[in-house]
Amino acid sequence: MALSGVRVLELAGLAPAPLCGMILADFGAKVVRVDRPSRAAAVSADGDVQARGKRSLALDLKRPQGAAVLRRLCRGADVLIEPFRHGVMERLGLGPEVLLQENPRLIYARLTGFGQTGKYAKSAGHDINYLALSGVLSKLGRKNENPYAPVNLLADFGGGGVMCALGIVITLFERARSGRGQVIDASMVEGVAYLSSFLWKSQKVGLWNEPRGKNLLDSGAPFYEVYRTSDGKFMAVGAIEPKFYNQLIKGLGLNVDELPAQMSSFGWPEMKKKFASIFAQKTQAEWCSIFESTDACVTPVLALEDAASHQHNKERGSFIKNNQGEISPRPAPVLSRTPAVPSCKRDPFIGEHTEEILLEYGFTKQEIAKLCSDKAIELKNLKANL
Ligand SMILES: C[C@H](CCC[C@H](C)C(=O)SCCNC(=O)CCNC(=O)[C@H](O)C(C)(C)COP(=O)(O)OP(=O)(O)OC[C@H]1O[C@@H](n2cnc3c(N)ncnc32)[C@H](O)[C@@H]1OP(=O)(O)O)[C@H]1CC[C@H]2[C@@H]3[C@H](O)C[C@@H]4C[C@H](O)CC[C@]4(C)[C@H]3C[C@H](O)[C@]12C
Repeated sequence: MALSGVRVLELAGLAPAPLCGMILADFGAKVVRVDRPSRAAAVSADGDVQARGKRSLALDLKRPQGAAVLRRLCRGADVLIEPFRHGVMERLGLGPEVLLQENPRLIYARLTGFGQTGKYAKSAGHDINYLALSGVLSKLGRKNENPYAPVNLLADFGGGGVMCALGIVITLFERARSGRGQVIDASMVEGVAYLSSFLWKSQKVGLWNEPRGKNLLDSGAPFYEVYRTSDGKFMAVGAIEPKFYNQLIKGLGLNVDELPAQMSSFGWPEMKKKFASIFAQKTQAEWCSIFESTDACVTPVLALEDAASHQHNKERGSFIKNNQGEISPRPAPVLSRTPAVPSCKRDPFIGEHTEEILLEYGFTKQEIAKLCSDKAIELKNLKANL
């Protein structure tokens, strides 16, 4: 796989960092998730539902022996992903200055909400806070309603985990030339803002002149909207270009000549009411048969389980099942020659691979036994879990 041989240490964190680690693991990296020993875990890795392809090492970084183990592991690693607030690693004696001094090739990825500097650098926060501070949240939501955050997808994952993975791959590519690592300051505020550059760049073309929920792409336009069907399901309509819009109108049984001009926003509220009343007259399946194989840009709004079994997605194998029968999306994008091969194994228990990993990184059995007695590490007794 494309990232085979890349050794990653992911310090256990919430949502964004685990996705970053999972992406790297899916494309072949050997990812070790460094968990707090289960006895010390506040937010334990049980919340890491993105652990595919990872192994778990339970290490108490607050103990000097534990911090020393991480320093030694970093001397043999390519990437460190750290998901804590600014200053935490420095307090542990594990800041970039220390680790890059000992391994100048290390990619030290710091995935935070607000970045390593600035007024909020040491503040707690979650996706919605980062989305709000980026300006993007102000653009999300329907007319006369409060802005709303689409789950925690945009800042945590789009502007966080994925953007950090991009930074890691870019710096690994650069290191191939320079031979040197560097620090990645991945702020989710900036990541989601960057992801939303279109919003900024399209200001001058008048796409966002109206208040939230009254513009072309934010539920203002009737031809870019979701409509309920007679069976309580929904159809998504994205017929923007006139050639597609005309096919939408035809499928709805309307005459385009009897309607206001498509781009005349004054007529949009009435048009939306008309479309809604028409969509409400048939079931989702009936609308699918009307619009399937047309370019009207009309598709069913599928529940997760239906998406996995939808013919198009099945034909492509867009969703995969692991050994536990859990369904999830396959890694993207699909690479023609070195595709991702996601693990089918169950997620690791905390500390399940502690001994295996330490031996792999050159620790002796005696050293491991001492670390265990010092409570710096935790060996997972699998029997205790069965
Ligand atoms: C699924 C829920 C989360 C959804 C995503 C949510 C919407 C987000 O937006 S996540 C993104 C959060 N932000 C960031 O990641 C940005 C960077 N990080 C931070 O800003 C902070 O880490 C923080 C704000 C997220 C948390 O602050 P906190 O003070 O807790 O931590 P830090 O300041 O970073 O310091 C870390 C301290 O920990 C020490 N540490 C770290 N590693 C080790 C180690 N190996 N050994 C020893 N010590 C270690 C470190 O030294 C620091 O110590 P100091 O502070 O003293 O310096 C999930 C949200 C809540 C989850 C549920 C909850 O946790 C309860 C259950 C827990 C159970 O185990 C599993 C089920 C839960 C119900 C759990 C389920 C889900 O996971 C959640 C709902």
